[in-house]
Amino acid sequence: MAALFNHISKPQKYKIILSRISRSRNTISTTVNPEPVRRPFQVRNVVTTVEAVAGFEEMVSDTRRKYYMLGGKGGVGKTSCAASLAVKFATHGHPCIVISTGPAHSLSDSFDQDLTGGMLVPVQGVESPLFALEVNPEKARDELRSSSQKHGGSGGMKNIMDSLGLGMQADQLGDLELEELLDTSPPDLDEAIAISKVMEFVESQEFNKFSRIVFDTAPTGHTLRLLSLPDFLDASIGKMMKLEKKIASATSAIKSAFGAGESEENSSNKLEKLRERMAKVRDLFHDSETTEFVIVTIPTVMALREASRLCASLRKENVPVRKLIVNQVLPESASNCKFCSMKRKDQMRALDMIKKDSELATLTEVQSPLFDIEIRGVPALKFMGDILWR
Ligand SMILES: Nc1ncnc2c1ncn2[C@@H]1O[C@H](COP(=O)(O)OP(=O)(O)OP(=O)(O)O)[C@@H](O)[C@H]1O
Repeated sequence: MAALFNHISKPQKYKIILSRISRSRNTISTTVNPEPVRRPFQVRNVVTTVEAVAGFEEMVSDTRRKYYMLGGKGGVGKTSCAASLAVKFATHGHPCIVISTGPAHSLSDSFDQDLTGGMLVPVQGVESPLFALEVNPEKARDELRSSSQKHGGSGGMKNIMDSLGLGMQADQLGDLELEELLDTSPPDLDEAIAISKVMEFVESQEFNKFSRIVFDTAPTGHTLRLLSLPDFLDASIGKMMKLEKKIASATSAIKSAFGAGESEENSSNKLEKLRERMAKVRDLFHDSETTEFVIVTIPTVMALREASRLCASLRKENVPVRKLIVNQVLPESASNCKFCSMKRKDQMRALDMIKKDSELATLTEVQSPLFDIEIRGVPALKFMGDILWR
């Protein structure tokens, strides 16, 4: 893309946005937590090009369902970018779900509404349906623990297996094997829960109407685990099928002695079905027709290096990645603020890295300015989205 600052000296290409978006026009009707009184959303001195760079028209044009995953280093603005994209999709007529899959969520803070609870919650202040979901691994973990204690160590694990569609195997396999299987990668439980949610969206009729699903993913490491999880689960299911076969033949021998029990074939079919579902999720993550991973970064050497590593890992995993958002870029300032000009020079040096980096240079670079106000609430997200997603 033609970088924002390549064009900064052409005044006719810019608009200086001195905008005041009044709350009366962009009402937020739900604020659950009491909070300090805020002045109306206001943005001053934001310089931006009018050129379309993110390819939003293409992103919005297809009526088939699309998945967008936004990820990168902690704190660079993933949630703000994901939330602003979801708002923009919704305002362009796409019923949309924005899902946070990280261990710590900031969707509620970003939308300035209570979206917690681990369920789909409607976002207020957007014309078309926009729902948010903060996948709640903490809660699931607590449920697992208390249920596990109640059931002498087995019930909670069964619940989790149920949520993954594996519950029917729990009785046959026994607790030990199930615990062992999931214990092979304990932190992946969070991602497993997120995956089970993806499966719900992929398969359920109920969610058919949602044509855009935006993931606000966890910082880099977690995200990569999420993407490789279908493979891990697929391998686990493979192990389970072997175990299941062994156990089923033993139990069916016992059960047939008593004249009861599910046939081995039927049970294996269920596992095979589950394996197919996992393959579906894996294919989805890798399908460039339906899914795109968007890397978010800021113009610092450290963040860009991490973005480059993330890009390399995604490519290695064959996950489609085409765009790089460089967030919080300082606009050229007309003032003689020394700090601002030094900081901007530093950012420009970091941005030079992109062209020289073999991974990042292949991506479409989209810049988002550093706003002089915190991006919080639907009006602010709409504003950011109109600048970023063009
Ligand atoms: N372009 C921007 N201009 C001004 N403030 C911004 C910009 N982008 C993000 N912010 C602010 O930076 C803070 C962090 O943003 P955000 O929560 O989106 O980051 P994140 O990468 O999702 O963080 P985490 O890794 O903790 O989830 C928020 O206060 C947000 O309002």
